[in-house]
Formats: sequence, structure tokens, C-alpha cells
Amino acid sequence: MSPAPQPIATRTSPLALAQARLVQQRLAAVWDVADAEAAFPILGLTTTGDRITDRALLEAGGKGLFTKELERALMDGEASFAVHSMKDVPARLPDGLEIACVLEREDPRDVLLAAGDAARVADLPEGARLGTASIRRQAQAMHLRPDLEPVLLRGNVDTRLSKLAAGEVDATFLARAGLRRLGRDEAERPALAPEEMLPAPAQGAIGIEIRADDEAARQALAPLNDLPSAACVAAERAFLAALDGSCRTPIAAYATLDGATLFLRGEALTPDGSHKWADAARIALPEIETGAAARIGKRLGEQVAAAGGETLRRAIAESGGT
Ligand SMILES: NCc1[nH]cc(CCC(=O)O)c1CC(=O)O
Repeated sequence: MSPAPQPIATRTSPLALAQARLVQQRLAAVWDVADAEAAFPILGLTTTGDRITDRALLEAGGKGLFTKELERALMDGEASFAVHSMKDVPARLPDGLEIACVLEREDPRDVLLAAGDAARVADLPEGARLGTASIRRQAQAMHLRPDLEPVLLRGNVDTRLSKLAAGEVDATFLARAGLRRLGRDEAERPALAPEEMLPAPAQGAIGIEIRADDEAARQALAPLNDLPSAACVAAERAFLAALDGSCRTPIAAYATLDGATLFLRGEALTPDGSHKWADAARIALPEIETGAAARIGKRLGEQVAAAGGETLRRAIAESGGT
């Protein structure tokens, strides 16, 4: 008798489906399963975040708009796994659920996509219309170029690219990881250096959530977990949690490992980009491990929060974070 199927819950955007398929293929390969769809069926779900297109409503909805329905499927036992872009996962998970696995991370950097092929923010024409729904990218770009005109650009990756091609905006930023997973040529445009645009916490990382008591799911995922990626993501998410915990605030963090030495950069900005607080830490870990990495992230987040003081607290409260 074959074991019970272990369904994979996912959003239904092209990127989310591509990521769920990737997890399905990896699971089938490591467990030598011939019929991947039978063993690990894909359960596509529409989330509140996919239904709402209005920014004000999105902000009122708060955290977890893109994850709640997938988590409900886990808790109800309809799914064994929920596949997420880790940057869309709130810093704190509901009780009884955990991220059991982080796949080896893709390039976490953003690419600039612009009419006229500007490769850097500095190369954009005066007053260019910058389309983004990301308050982080908007604040970081405005910090460098206060003359840019921000325009709300929503929709999935393909929609945004066609709006750029149609001239609705002059420039936008997208994560290289998402473009790569969608097989888009734009992925190979020059990536922005972290000094120019520090990525969102956990950008480029796929995480898989399970019920904490689901031993079969945890065991199935163990060979897929990439410890260095998990440690870097833990540091970045702890930085975010120390400051705010929402994905709609201008907060960026990027960790790398050189051997067991963790280098973490983090920053917070006001939404208009007028203020930026940045800091970094380079610390040798006793071993590559998420707990130690998270402690470094938390400490750096607290330092940046202290540096930002009341100005930063007010900016976070007003940008819809909590
Ligand atoms: N918020 C949407 C989202 N969530 C994850 C990615 C990209 C893939 C990743 O970061 O792993 C994107 C698109 C983008 O920001 O370009």
C-alpha cells in the first residue's frame, strides 16, 4: 500500500505555483517517488491578499493576508505542507505551526527594470515615475532620488512587467529570484548591489510550513532544508520582528555567511525616504544554527529601533505596521 498523500498548499499566482512545483519535484526526487502528483498533490488556494487590490484595504488587513488560508488548510489537515515566499510570511507564526524547511536560497537581490535600460537608480531620468507596491523599495529609491515620482503598481510579476512595457510607469523593481523562477529573461538584468538597495528580509527564500506535531511532514522535508539559508533567513526575520513584524514597512535586511561568520546588514526608513537608519554586525557563530542567527538579528533590530527613536516608531505606525 502506498503511504497517504501529503498535499502541498500554495497560492495560485504563477510564481507561487512555480515554487510549489519546485518543492513537489524536490520531494519526489529525494524520496524516489515516481508519481509526484499522487504522493504530493498541489492544493491551490486563493488568499485574501490575492482578492484585495486596494492598498488601503490591504493595509487595514494587516499581517498574514497571503498566508492565512494556507495555514488554515494545514490546521484543518487538508494539507501537509504550505509553500511560501519567506518574505511574505509574517515574523510571528500562529501557535502549532512552524517553518520546517528553507530551500537553498536564490539570489536575494532586486533588479531595476526601466525604460531606456537604466541599470542603477542613479541612472533614472529626472522625475521618472517609479511603479511599485513595495513601501521598502519606494522608500529606498526616494532616499537616493527624492525627485522620483512614486506610482502604485500592483499585480503579479507578469502584470507589472506588461504595465512597464505599456509605459504606465518608467521603472520598477522586482526580485531576481521571482523572475528566475518564472523563467523570465529580465532576471539576468544587472542586480542592484546591497549598498544601493538592501533586499527585503528573507527575499529569495522559499520556506515550507507544517503543523508542529506532523512528524511525517517534518521527516519528508529534512533532506530539503538548507541550513545556511535557514540561518540567514532567521537572522533577517528576527531583525524585522524586533522592529515591526509586518511586510508593509520600509525595512530591509540581508545576511550572508562566510564559513560560520554571519554578516548581517539591516536598515529602516521613513516611507518617504527622508530618513534612513542602517547598521551591520559581523559575528562568528559557534555553529551554523538558526537560534544563534536569530539572536544576532534581534539585537541588530533593537539597535536600529533605538537609533530611529520616535521618528521611526511614528513612521512604522503610520505605514500600516504594528
Ligand atoms: N511580494 C511579492 C513577492 N513575494 C516574493 C517575491 C519574489 C520571490 C522571492 O523573494 O522569493 C515577490 C515578487 C517581487 O517582489 O518581485
